[in-house]
Amino acid sequence: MADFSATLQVLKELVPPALQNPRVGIICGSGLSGLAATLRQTVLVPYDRLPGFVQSTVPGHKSSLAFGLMGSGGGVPVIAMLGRFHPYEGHRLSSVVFPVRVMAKMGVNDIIITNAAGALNPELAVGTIVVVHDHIALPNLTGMNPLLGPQTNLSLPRFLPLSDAYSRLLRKLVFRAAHDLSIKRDALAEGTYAWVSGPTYETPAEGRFLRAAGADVVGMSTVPEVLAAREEGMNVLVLSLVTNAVVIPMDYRSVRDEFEAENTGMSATSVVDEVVSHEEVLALGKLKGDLMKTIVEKVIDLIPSDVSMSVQN
Ligand SMILES: O=P(O)(O)O[C@@H]1C[C@H](O)[C@@H](CO)O1
Ligand code: HPA
Repeated sequence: MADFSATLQVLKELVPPALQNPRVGIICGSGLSGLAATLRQTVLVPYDRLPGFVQSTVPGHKSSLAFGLMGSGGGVPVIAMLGRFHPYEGHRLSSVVFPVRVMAKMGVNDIIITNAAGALNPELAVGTIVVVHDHIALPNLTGMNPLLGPQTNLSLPRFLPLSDAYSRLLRKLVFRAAHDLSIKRDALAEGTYAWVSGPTYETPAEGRFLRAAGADVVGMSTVPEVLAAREEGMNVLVLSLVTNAVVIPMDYRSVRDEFEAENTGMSATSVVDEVVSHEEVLALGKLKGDLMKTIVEKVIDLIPSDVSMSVQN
């Protein structure tokens, strides 16, 4: 069983008392650590100072916790992970979710999890922010579930329902925030996130398969954090930034046809296979990071403090 006391003790020593009881937790996705720029009275704690924390090895992910105040007025105390851990980096699932459990132990009730994701739904333009309302997690269904194993806390449920995993109230607040900020309607959408282990991007057939299963976006993170947060009793909001379209040509582009047309002297349209890259993902994060930041800040402003103190959905 993980020992949180050493981690909490270090945080007690490094974080000023006014920031030691964060109300909201944030996890910054690929290229989205700029969220921390909106914090006031920021205190950064590098992961290598914290027992139980591993290191983020992915470009676009820093390795620090940020404590600070966010939002208008006096501000809401928040804790933000600038850089997350992914199973594909070689981290155990228990390490991936360790920071979420630390957040819970510090008193966080509401967690906002962001990620970069590829669009499976052709109606989702690159740059759209998807308010996630459900997920499909093939790794969970086949034995890669962070809640597998002995119960870490007997006061938490053994069999966790997930039909209400994504807080209705927090999701609705995103649309209120966008309305109040006059953000144009098609900047936001709702959808289902498919979790894959990565680090490979999807083949066209895998993309078609996930789309046929009902997923709108696909990514390599988030779901383990959602499960741990729900097990800890937190309200969960997930925002996916669409950084690329998953390449899923619905029509098979025959190379035999192409070859035969070329061979008989007929003109053939040679198709160049499209590929996605992490550089593309990070570039989009840079481009749309401000929109994500603005929405998150406004949502935090709108979370009623009395609601945040008690579990709702
Ligand atoms: O940490 P997130 O889910 O935001 O990062 C996505 C998934 C992979 O880590 C990476 C692939 O480009 O971006
Ligand atoms: N697939 C999986 N994960 C991702 C993608 C993608 O296309 N884009 C960003 N993260």
